[in-house]
Amino acid sequence: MKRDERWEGVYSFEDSPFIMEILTELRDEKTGPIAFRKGLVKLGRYMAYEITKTMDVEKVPIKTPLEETEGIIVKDRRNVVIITVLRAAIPLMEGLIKVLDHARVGIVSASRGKAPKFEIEMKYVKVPQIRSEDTVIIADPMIATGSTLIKVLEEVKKYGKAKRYVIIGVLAAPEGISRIKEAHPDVEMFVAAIDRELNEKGYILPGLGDAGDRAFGAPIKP
Ligand SMILES: O=P(O)(O)OC[C@H]1O[C@H](OP(=O)(O)OP(=O)(O)O)[C@H](O)[C@@H]1O
Ligand SMILES: O=c1cc[nH]c(=O)[nH]1
Ligand SMILES: [Mg+2]
Repeated sequence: MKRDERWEGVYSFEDSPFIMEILTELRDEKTGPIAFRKGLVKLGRYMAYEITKTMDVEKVPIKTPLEETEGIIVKDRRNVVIITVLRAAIPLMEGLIKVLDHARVGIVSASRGKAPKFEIEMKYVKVPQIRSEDTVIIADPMIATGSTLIKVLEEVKKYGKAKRYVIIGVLAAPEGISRIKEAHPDVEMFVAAIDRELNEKGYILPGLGDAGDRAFGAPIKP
């Protein structure tokens, strides 16, 4: 995990060869939906494992079959709310929850309109009560203009004040990170990699394309 010096509280995993190998498969246009979804699940699992290193732990007394000793529990792992941003975060969340298995889960739908407005439509919001000891983890693989996550954070903050707000993503564009940090300076961000820029349609370059479409197929209007 590597802190990016351009922002406070923004980390990438560009120093992790294994995470970079999974990302390489996701970026490859030849990777089909089955492998794409599996890759997102794997990234969710490994990134969640890395993030437990930033969590508070507590010493606990235990008894082995032979004697008394001391162990630890990752206290914060017991107080997690994962917010899944439909659609593309579904496989990422599946991986996250393997490590963060005590998590309560909120689901929000967010659909980004076309350039240049990129209006966000949020139709479905089901979020549990957020408590002061909670780490809220917002899962969304792609952070492009940042508009989706700015809106999701605004919404989620209505459900109570958390100990930490953490975004977990696969790719982010510098523009999106700057906009999110400006609107929500209290948020921490962990992404596999920070890419170069956005194109005129708001896609991340070099990117991996449309994450929702690659995982689930392109939707049509009937
Ligand atoms: O940072 P932004 O510019 O707001 O863009 C990022 C959003 O775009 C994608 O969702 P999309 O609207 O394509 O929905 P989908 O997951 O259903 O494909 C992606 O999953 C993010 O939620
Ligand atoms: O590159 C991008 C930008 C937004 N959403 C995606 O799925 N991909
Ligand atoms: Mg999409």
